[in-house]
Amino acid sequence: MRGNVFIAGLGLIGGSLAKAVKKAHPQAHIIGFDLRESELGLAEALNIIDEKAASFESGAAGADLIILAVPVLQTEQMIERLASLPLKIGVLITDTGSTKSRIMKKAHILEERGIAFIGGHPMAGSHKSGVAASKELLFENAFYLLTPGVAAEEKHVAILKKWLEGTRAKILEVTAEQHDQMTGVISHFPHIIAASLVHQARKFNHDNPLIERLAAGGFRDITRIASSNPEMWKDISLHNKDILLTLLSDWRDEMNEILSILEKEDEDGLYRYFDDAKTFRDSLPARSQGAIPSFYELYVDVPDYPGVISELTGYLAEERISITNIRIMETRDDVYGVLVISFQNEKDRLRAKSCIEQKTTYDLFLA
Ligand SMILES: NC(=O)c1ccc[n+]([C@@H]2O[C@H](COP(=O)([O-])OP(=O)(O)OC[C@H]3O[C@@H](n4cnc5c(N)ncnc54)[C@H](O)[C@@H]3O)[C@@H](O)[C@H]2O)c1
Ligand SMILES: O=C(O)C(=O)C[C@]1(C(=O)O)C=C[C@@H](O)C=C1
Repeated sequence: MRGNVFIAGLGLIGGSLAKAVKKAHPQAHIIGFDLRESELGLAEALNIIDEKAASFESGAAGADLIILAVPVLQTEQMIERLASLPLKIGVLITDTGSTKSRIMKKAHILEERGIAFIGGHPMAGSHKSGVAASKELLFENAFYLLTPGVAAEEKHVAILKKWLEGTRAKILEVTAEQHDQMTGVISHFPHIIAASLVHQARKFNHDNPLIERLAAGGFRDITRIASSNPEMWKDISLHNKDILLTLLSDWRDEMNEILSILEKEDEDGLYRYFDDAKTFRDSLPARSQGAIPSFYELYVDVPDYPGVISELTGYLAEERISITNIRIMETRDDVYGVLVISFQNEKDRLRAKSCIEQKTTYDLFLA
């Protein structure tokens, strides 16, 4: 496809979309805009965009496709600004916000002018923000939810899907209400719980600083998302307030239920509580991106001696296997350390496993 694609907000999501759009449509001209000059400059220096817009207005003026990739309260304001601007005839506008009901309501002001707005939400991401963390394949195999507005016809949805082909995401259409209900449960509410677990540990840490060192393994896994951008989560929580309030109240009931089972030392009840959760969790599709992010991780039980990491990465480099991340799990301070190496895809992970198996006697686990 050819045309001007204007991306407002060049962070993790805007940057990743810019890369995906360019990959599938090299003829497209990508114009970027961000409040932060640092992000804009970096996006230009890394060739993620073809041109910096001097202002939001000038970037929007000649665009065939406008992608709003800013926190959701800012998205509402941008929609208002767009509604008062002279835009190109036939322009298509979409967003990437994690909530949809309020954004779709706000988009009525565009629809009154006959402008097609299609809400969008790529259901993959990270706790990292900023254009430096953006990735062309961030959305590969993830669900990408669309909520077409009343002025968006089938042909508009088809055009947007074509523009988004490079994301390699699975695109689905839902209503804004369905969207907010589902993402409330599987994305927004878990972020509140993750933050609350961190607050709880922080309070205990005050009296018992050893907590900080012991908070590894499971605690780190379940609280990873508490490291996400607070500005973004403030906005999401406000936008999805009603659904989150209901979920919080349900959660209180859930906690009271487990409290009573534990008080009674009800062994069967406790077993069932964990087993039912495990059964449902285990039945969720594995290795697809989305609400539960998949990391192609390999766990290597390495002895603690100097140079062990460079030894392993050296073997992988010889086989030209790229790694995306490497970390040491700090659960066991003494005898062994478990090294966690992440890969871009399953193929690389399996190649790495067989490479390390051939060259060492270390125990390996696929998570
Ligand atoms: N991070 C995720 O995991 C994720 C996943 C899917 C969707 N989203 C949604 O995508 C949107 C962007 O999130 P992100 O993770 O890329 O955030 P980010 O913080 O990485 O990037 C947002 C960018 O928007 C810019 N910005 C903010 N207000 C602006 C304004 N008024 N004008 C111009 N630029 C402005 C910021 O400077 C920043 O560079 C949010 O609505 C978020 O809810 C996030
Ligand atoms: O993987 C993460 O860090 C995320 O929080 C990604 C996540 C999610 O909750 O699944 C966060 C918000 C987005 O709207 C979509 C994806």
